[in-house]
Parts: sequence; C-alpha cells; structure tokens
Amino acid sequence: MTFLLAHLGPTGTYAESAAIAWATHLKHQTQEEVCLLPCASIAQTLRMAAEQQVDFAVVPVENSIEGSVTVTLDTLWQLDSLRVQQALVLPISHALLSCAPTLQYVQTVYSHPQALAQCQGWLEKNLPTVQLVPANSTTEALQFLSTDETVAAIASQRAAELYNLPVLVHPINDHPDNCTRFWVLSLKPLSVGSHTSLAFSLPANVPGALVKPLQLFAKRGINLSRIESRPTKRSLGEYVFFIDFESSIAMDSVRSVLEELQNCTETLKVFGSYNISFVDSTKT
Ligand SMILES: O=C(O)C(=O)C[C@]1(C(=O)O)C=C[C@@H](O)C=C1
Repeated sequence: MTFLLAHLGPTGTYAESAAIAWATHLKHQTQEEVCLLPCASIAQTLRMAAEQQVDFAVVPVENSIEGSVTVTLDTLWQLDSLRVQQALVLPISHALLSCAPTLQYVQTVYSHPQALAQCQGWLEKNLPTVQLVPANSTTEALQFLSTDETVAAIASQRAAELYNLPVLVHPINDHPDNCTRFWVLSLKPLSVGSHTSLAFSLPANVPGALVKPLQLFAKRGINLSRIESRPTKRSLGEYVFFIDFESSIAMDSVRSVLEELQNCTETLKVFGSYNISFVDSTKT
C-alpha cells in the first residue's frame, strides 16, 4: 500500500517541508510507502483529501506573525468532512532569492501573500519602491528568476537549493521566531489528542449570543488557545467562530461542553482532537 499526501506546491514550499515531516512519521509508524502530491492551491489540497483522491492533506492554518490562513479555515468550514489528525509547527525563515547581482537591480518581488506580509518591514526598509506580486505559493514564481535579473522571490533556503537559485539576503522575516502551524487532515474519524479545534455559527445576532458558548469553556476550566471569526458569507455582520482549546475530546468536561454547545449554536463542526509536534526544519 502507498499513502498519498497532498500539499501546496510546486516542490520546495514550506507546506512540502511539513508534508515530508508527516511522511517520515507515517513511514516509520506503518512501514508503508508515502507519495507526496503537490497541488496548485490550499483549497485544492483540501479538496483532494475530501474527494478521497489522497489519504492526507497538509495545510498551513496559522502563522505567528500574520495569524490565520483564512482560506484553510473557510474551506474546512465548507467541506465539513475532514478531521485534523496532527498539528505540526514549522520554523519559517525566509530568504530573498534572485539572480540580480545586488538589491538595486530588483524591481519585482513575488511570493505567497503570507510570506510577503511576514517580511513587510524588511521590504519597506530595503526595497521600498519594488512591485510586490502575490503568488499561490512561495515557489510558484521561481521559474521566472533565472531569465530575469530584475525579479526576486521570497522563499526558503531549501527552495533555493532545489531550484539552484542564488540567495541574495537571508533571513528577511520581520521576527526571528517566525513559525507556522500546519494541520494534517484526512477523512478518518475523530482521533484523540491534547488539543481540540471546532467552529460554530450563532442562531441569532443578539447581545450575549457569543458569551453563552464561551462561558461553557470557562465554567469547566478549559483554556482556549485561539479564537478567530470569519464571515459566514451569507450576510454582512454574520460570523463563524473558530476555536482551539487545550483539552482532549476524550475528557468528560469536553464532552459536556460539546453537548451543551449544541443548544446555543446554530451549526457546530468539530474539526478534530490532535497532538502538536515541532518540526526540526533542518531535517526536511
Ligand atoms: O507558500 C508556501 O511555501 C506555503 O507553504 C504556504 C505558507 C502559508 O500559506 O502560510 C506556509 C508557510 C509560510 O507561512 C508562508 C506560506
């Protein structure tokens, strides 16, 4: 048997590094082969798993500088079938890749919007007049670099090695402890781990509507580690709330909260209960 694992491509993305870490773990645990499948977008990566074309999808969910990866949250809410099996935290250290002899030659910088945002301060200080062009991933634009000395891209040092491209400056992220949390998702049923993630919409936009669900966690001493709101896209001012908390779904207190949440939410979706591991980026 061979496990198929989808991630954002082309090869050399941070998502691929996270996928390699999960593939290594999976191989070790099952002794089976694992094959990586690069996808054109994060939404497509998730759909591949939801449509059973792959066994796992590895997608970014949150960055320590820029916050949530909203396309991941929105797509998961829509798909409704994928469960988080594991969280992986990857250190992110961006480099400026270019064939330009010096920074003065650079006129255009490509990258994923998350990467551009994570280097915003550095770009303003060192390349204030360049055009910033968002791409589907940090590696999508690397193909243009070898033929145009005015072009640069923000990607990893690993990507520079894979594509045999020069690193002009490294590191360029605004905060040295930059890291991104990835989720490994599959159609497998809910598992049990140290953290749990869910999302809900509210039955009515009235005073106290959000307090009720939040009080259920507080009452049982369950610590929330993230709360994020996203528009329902049905009407202006209506939101879906994404919540992560530091407790396992196997605990009685969590089971009670989930039961009671049914009474004060409109739609409730539990994404999973999973453990978090930290990836050593030098090994991916
Ligand atoms: O473009 C990539 O290399 C990705 O893996 C995507 C992504 C993201 O969406 O957050 C992953 C990690 C970094 O935060 C920058 C970009």
